[in-house]
Amino acid sequence: MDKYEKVRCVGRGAFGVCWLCRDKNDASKVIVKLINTHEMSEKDDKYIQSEVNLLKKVQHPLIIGYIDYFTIENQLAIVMQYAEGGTLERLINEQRVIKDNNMKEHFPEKTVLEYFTQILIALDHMHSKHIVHRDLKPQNILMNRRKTILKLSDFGISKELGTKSAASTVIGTPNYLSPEICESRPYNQKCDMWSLGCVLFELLHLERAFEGENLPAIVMKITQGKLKPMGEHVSNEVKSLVNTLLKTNEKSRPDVSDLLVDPIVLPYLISIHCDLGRLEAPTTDKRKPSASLSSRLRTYPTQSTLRAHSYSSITPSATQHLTPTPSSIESGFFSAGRSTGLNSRTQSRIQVPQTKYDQYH
Ligand SMILES: Nc1ncnc2c1ncn2[C@@H]1O[C@H](COP(=O)(O)OP(=O)(O)OP(=O)(O)O)[C@@H](O)[C@H]1O
Repeated sequence: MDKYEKVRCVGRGAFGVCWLCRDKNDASKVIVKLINTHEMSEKDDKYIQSEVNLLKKVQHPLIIGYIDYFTIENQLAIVMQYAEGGTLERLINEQRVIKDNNMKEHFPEKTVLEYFTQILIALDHMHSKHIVHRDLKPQNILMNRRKTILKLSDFGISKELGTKSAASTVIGTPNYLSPEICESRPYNQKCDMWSLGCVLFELLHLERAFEGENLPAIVMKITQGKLKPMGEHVSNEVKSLVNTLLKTNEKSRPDVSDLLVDPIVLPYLISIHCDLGRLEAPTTDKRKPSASLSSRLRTYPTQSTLRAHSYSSITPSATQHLTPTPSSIESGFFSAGRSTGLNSRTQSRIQVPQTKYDQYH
């Protein structure tokens, strides 16, 4: 811990305490998650080790980066990127308060779709590495200070699928669990698509898709696919996106590659891609955005600037110019969409949101 100076405790989870720390070398802020290993079983120990190994492999601008880990006085310290904006759960709660006071309504659909697309891109990266998150929920989605960039976090219960297409351990937080996990059936990446559907529903409605008095009641609703009715403010296209993600039969659910070329998602994807250029995964020890990346990591309206965007159409030829390139595929940005390509119907419908972009922090 010599390298880091504790600033304040930012939260506690099932396994440990998260401290905001300052790196004594360069004064950069990091999160140090301290996990007590004193009474930890061998099984738990292995579990944490696998978490660390997973984090090592995941390097992406939309995923909380792992920096270092070490042990200190019966504690395992995991050093990771700091997300100043807190969790998506907090943002939703704040918006809900605003709504309840009748001061402001739901997030604009465009904002929701922009957030949704960022999560999709991060999942694409994970799924392309055969990693399933399994615990995707607003508490595990962190944000930059301006609430413009989302970063998936907490791979604590994620598991690398390796060559197997499904795993069979039942874990996760009930409200976002997929039916196959609830029913202890084998599952694969499609369980993240279900959770993504739950997150999308919650962003649209500021309430959870599946709720109940107790665990069995929640599980019953999930396995029966008893989704709350969607609001009038949600467009039919987005309603059908939610419905397709929340198909109880996982085989009927789309995977990331299907959605990355969906006409609803594509404009946002292109907008992100245009702005970022080629995504760069951090390659140095310091898992914070590089100067060039941070100057380019700009995106989306924030909660405080929620407003309608103006849209401009771009021509199919311009779109062709923006289709995934080998370099963008390599970067993981379009990896799931590589085999699908764009069709003329999709191209003719593409519109790119014109947004004011902010810097990363
Ligand atoms: N990288 C981070 N940047 C900023 N805040 C963080 C970061 N990681 C965690 N936090 C904060 O610390 C809290 C605890 O995080 P932690 O990952 O330990 O547990 P959790 O995800 O809330 O729960 P569980 O351990 O059950 O999965 C989070 O809710 C979040 O507010």
